[in-house]
Amino acid sequence: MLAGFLGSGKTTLLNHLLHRSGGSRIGAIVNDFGAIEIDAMAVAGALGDSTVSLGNGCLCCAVDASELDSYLERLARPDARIDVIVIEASGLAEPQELVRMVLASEHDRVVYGGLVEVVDAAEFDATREKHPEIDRHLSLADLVVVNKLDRVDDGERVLRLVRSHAEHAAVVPATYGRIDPEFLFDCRPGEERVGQLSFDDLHDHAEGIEEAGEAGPAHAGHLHTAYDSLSFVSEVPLNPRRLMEFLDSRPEGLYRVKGYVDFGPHDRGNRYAVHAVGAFLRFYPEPWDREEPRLTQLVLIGSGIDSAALAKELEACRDDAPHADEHSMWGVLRYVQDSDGPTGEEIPGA
Ligand SMILES: Nc1nc2c(ncn2[C@@H]2O[C@H](COP(=O)(O)OP(=O)(O)OP(=O)(O)O)[C@@H](O)[C@H]2O)c(=O)[nH]1
Repeated sequence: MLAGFLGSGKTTLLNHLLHRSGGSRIGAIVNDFGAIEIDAMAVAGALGDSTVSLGNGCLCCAVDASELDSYLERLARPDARIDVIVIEASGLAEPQELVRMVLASEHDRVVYGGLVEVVDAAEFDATREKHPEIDRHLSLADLVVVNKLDRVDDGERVLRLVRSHAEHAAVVPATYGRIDPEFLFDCRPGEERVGQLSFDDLHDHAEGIEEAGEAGPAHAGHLHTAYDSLSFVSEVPLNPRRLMEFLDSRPEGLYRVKGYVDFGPHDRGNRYAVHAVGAFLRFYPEPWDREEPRLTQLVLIGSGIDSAALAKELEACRDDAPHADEHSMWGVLRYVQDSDGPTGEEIPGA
């Protein structure tokens, strides 16, 4: 189980594992919070038919575990020749619920392999402040990957802090999720840990039901209940200047933006993957596939956001002018990173 807060680097790590898995065959189940399956799109290219996408909503609140179980069963069939299945949870999922679902699997070829939590070292303090329950997620983990160490000066402090909350786990430092895949295969939880987890899980679950009362679902205390997501799709290209104005002035609660942008005549050869995580913003130009429909597809996730107003602002970025104006891409290109590492900038004041 691969978990971690919004934008911490789960998909990046999964892609790294898929490319560096050596002789092991890895299957992936990707759970997106938003209605457009951006994460699955980012992974699917690498995997083909051993990727499964469970979109739109947190897997931890699936009414019954049978959908997950049927995918697990499919990927675990001997003819799929898969050794390890990685389930990438949405950035707002409750890991203990997911683990419970895997433990409940009725297929004897499915054995729970452990919980990997990815931490964004640059956002760690701010995320803990907003969501103290993150500490509990760390205490459940079998392996914690402290990612994005290139973005902090005090990596040692963050590592120490993580270690103090993740007493059962191996804690590994990383940039761009580049960990030795062997860690993944070595982080199996002991019997005792699994037992302990099941107990905690039942306890939490009971609490959730009480809080929600009869009318509500049993996930009242879950992280994702405080978040909204907005999906935006446009066949009309976006104007790069207007999009940059939108991103430069994005509200503080809008923590995560991800997806692909079509800038039309401003760059006909590439689509632009875009990622915002807190104040972090990057664009990644990728050549369009010839067959691919030219679409902009974005998912915005935040707490206390006015989705209707944001949708309107994005609508206003649409631009069907046939020609690009000079230097129109400059604002975007400031946030393009070179192939080896980050060169983009933080948005001042964001
Ligand atoms: N500087 C830096 N950026 C990173 C690192 N790892 C990932 N990123 C970037 O962080 C952004 C988010 O990474 P993802 O892998 O999509 O994060 P995620 O956890 O899958 O995101 P959600 O599924 O939305 O929760 C992307 O722009 C990544 O390129 C890192 O070590 N350093």
